[in-house]
This record gives sequence, C-alpha cells and structure tokens, in this order.
Amino acid sequence: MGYKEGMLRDGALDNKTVIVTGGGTGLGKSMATYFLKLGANVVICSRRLEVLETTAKELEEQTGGQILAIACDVRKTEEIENVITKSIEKFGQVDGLVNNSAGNFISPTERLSYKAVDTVVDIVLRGTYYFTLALGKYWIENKIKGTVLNISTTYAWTGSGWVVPSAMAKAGVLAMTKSLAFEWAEHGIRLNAIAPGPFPTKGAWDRLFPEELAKKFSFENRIPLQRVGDHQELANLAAYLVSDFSAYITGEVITLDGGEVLSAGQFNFLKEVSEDQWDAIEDQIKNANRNSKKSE
Ligand SMILES: CCCCC/C=C/C(=O)SCCNC(=O)CCNC(=O)[C@H](O)C(C)(C)COP(=O)(O)OP(=O)(O)OC[C@H]1O[C@@H](n2cnc3c(N)ncnc32)[C@H](O)[C@@H]1OP(=O)(O)O
Ligand SMILES: NC(=O)C1=CN([C@@H]2O[C@H](COP(=O)(O)OP(=O)(O)OC[C@H]3O[C@@H](n4cnc5c(N)ncnc54)[C@H](OP(=O)(O)O)[C@@H]3O)[C@@H](O)[C@H]2O)C=CC1
Repeated sequence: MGYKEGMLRDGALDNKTVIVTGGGTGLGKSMATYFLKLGANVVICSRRLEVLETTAKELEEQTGGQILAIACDVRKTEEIENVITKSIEKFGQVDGLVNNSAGNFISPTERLSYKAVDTVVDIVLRGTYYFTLALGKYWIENKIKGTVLNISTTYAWTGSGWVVPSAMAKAGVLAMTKSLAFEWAEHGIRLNAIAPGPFPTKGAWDRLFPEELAKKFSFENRIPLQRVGDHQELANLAAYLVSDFSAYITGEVITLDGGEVLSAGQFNFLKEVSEDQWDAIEDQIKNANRNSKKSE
C-alpha cells in the first residue's frame, strides 16, 4: 500500500453524481477517473468538447463508469445552467461539484493588459462562484445536501508575485468557501477546498515552468518532502471530501504540498548547516550561556 493507490473502499461514491469542471485534462481528469472507479456518475465540462469527448471515451473504457461530457465556458451562466440541466436529465440529480477549471500563466504584472488579468480572474473566481451559485440554488430548492470542492493553491494564503491574477482569484475562492460553508450549513451543503503544491500536468507546466525556467527550478530543493505530488494523492483527498465520509468537515482548506508552503519559516535556512558546524554553534551558544551567568 502506498500513496499511488486508491484510498477509499469500492462503492464509496455509489449513487452520487459529481460535476468536475476542467475534467478533460490534468488533475480534473485524475479526480474524474477515481470518482468513476468509486462508483460515481461523473460530468466533465470545459471549453474544448473534443478534448472532453476523448477523455470520456477513455475513462468509460478504463473504469466502466458513466460519464457525460458537455462543453461549457465557466464564465457563461447560460452554459453552466445547460450543464446542470443535462446532468439532471441523464442522472436524475447532481450531488457534488468540483470547481477545478483554471487559467494561469507567469508574467511580470506590469506587462499584463487589463484583458489578461480579467481572463484569469474570470475563469478562476467568476467561474467558481457562478457554478457554485447555480448549484446552490438548485440544492436548496430541492433539499439536496450537496457538496462543493474548490481546487485552490497554496499561494492563495501567502500571495505570490508573477501570478498575481491567479493569486487574487484563488484567495477570493477561499473566502467564498469559508463564507458559504457557514451560510449554507443549515441546508446541509458543505464546501471545502484543497490547496495543492506542484503536481505535474501539461496545462500547468507549459504556462508556469516553460523550458527556459524548468531547467533552473529544482523541486527537490524547494519541497521539504523532496518530490512533486502524485495525482492519486490529490484524487484520494478529493474523493474523501466529496464523499459522505467527510460529512462533519466544512469550510476547511487542506494543503497538499509536501511542506512547500512552510519554507517561509524564518530559520529554515539552517537546513544548510552541517553536523560539524552544529557542534561549533552549540559550543558558542553554551559559552554565551556560561558568560551571561558569570556577569549576573
Ligand atoms: C507548481 C505550482 C502551481 C501553482 C498553481 C497552479 C495554478 C494553475 O492554475 S495551473 C492551470 C494552468 N492551466 C491553464 O491555464 C489552462 C487554461 N489556460 C488558458 O487557456 C490560457 O492560458 C489563458 C488563461 C490565457 C486563457 O486563454 P484564452 O481564453 O485563449 O485567452 P487569450 O489567449 O485570448 O488571452 C487573453 C489575454 O491574456 C493575454 N495573455 C495570454 N498569455 C499571456 C502571457 N504569457 N503574458 C502576458 N499576457 C498574456 C493575451 O495577450 C490576452 O490579452 P490581450 O492581448 O490584451 O487581448
Ligand atoms: N498542477 C499543479 O501543480 C497545480 C494545479 N492547481 C489547480 O489545479 C486545477 C487543475 O489544474 P491542472 O490540471 O494543473 O491544469 P489544466 O490546464 O490541465 O486544467 C485546467 C482546466 O481548466 C479548463 N478551463 C480553462 N478555462 C476554462 C473556462 N473558461 N471554462 C471552463 N473550463 C476552463 C481547461 O479546459 P479547456 O481548455 O477545455 O477549457 C482545463 O481542463 C486548477 O484549478 C489549478 O489552478 C493548483 C495548484 C497546483
């Protein structure tokens, strides 16, 4: 047993229908795959229908599960409503939503046009609150205890230069997660989020670590646990959070990053100190302790 294996038992998502935005590629595809293996019906949606249909065919063959692919730009409310209507027509109801769609790229902020900032913020923040609002209204009206999982990032807490539109939007998503978790708890609706560290995907790597930079960037040195994330690790946590096993968790943001976000610790530079140096440092400190006692 290891972190590359599925964590939940067979049938853990039986009788649930979950919509995964951006489910045709990357982490969305990995989550959709695991949800199907656990018995869920899955709806994947994003802008490129051909990508979604190819993924749907592949996952249907791989898992034997039921999957529906629908084109949807999450910035357009009528397209979101169409996804919800078609999902209910096919599966009877919708129980879960994973807001996973995103747009992002690195750039000095002063180089960005207004439209460039709007593009990222609209996909990440507007897309997430549009979809959540549309499903929340449906759940409240139909007394369904739905659950929302938002895929955020660690820099939503810390901020980060060179990805400012994404940082602003992901921080807004976290504020929404916690605010609505309280407000909609009385309807039995839960909202949680995952803040992933680096998980290799083509979408993220092409836009955040283009070849020129990838050579200079060492994940092993940056991440305390010295590796990138495995997709199954994220899928395991996501499946748990959309399942009824997490029924008492709401408004929570779980960081899944091998400890990367902890590198802000003020004394973490001491990682570089050798054993011999520590011997010398310990002597110096103990000397200082003795001297301060003498002068008392
Ligand atoms: C390891 C740590 C991980 C950190 C966390 C990761 C977070 C992630 O979100 S990773 C997910 C990455 N995946 C994606 O971004 C997939 C979807 N992305 C896209 O489709 C594009 O990147 C998009 C966001 C730019 C949207 O594409 P599209 O709708 O086709 O928009 P346009 O190409 O028309 O561009 C709109 C606007 O943005 C300007 N622009 C685009 N790229 C850049 C750039 N590299 N630098 C500066 N400006 C850029 C573009 O020029 C347009 O503006 P105007 O020129 O004013 O029209
Ligand atoms: N990979 C990583 O290391 C990390 C990823 N994340 C987050 O994980 C999530 C998945 O990212 P990842 O798998 O890496 O990247 P991908 O690029 O593979 O996923 C992004 C998805 O969003 C979809 N999308 C983009 N714009 C829209 C839109 N306007 N409407 C609907 N869907 C849209 C894309 O599909 P299409 O083009 O067909 O619309 C694509 O499937 C994102 O929320 C990202 O911020 C967070 C931290 C780290």
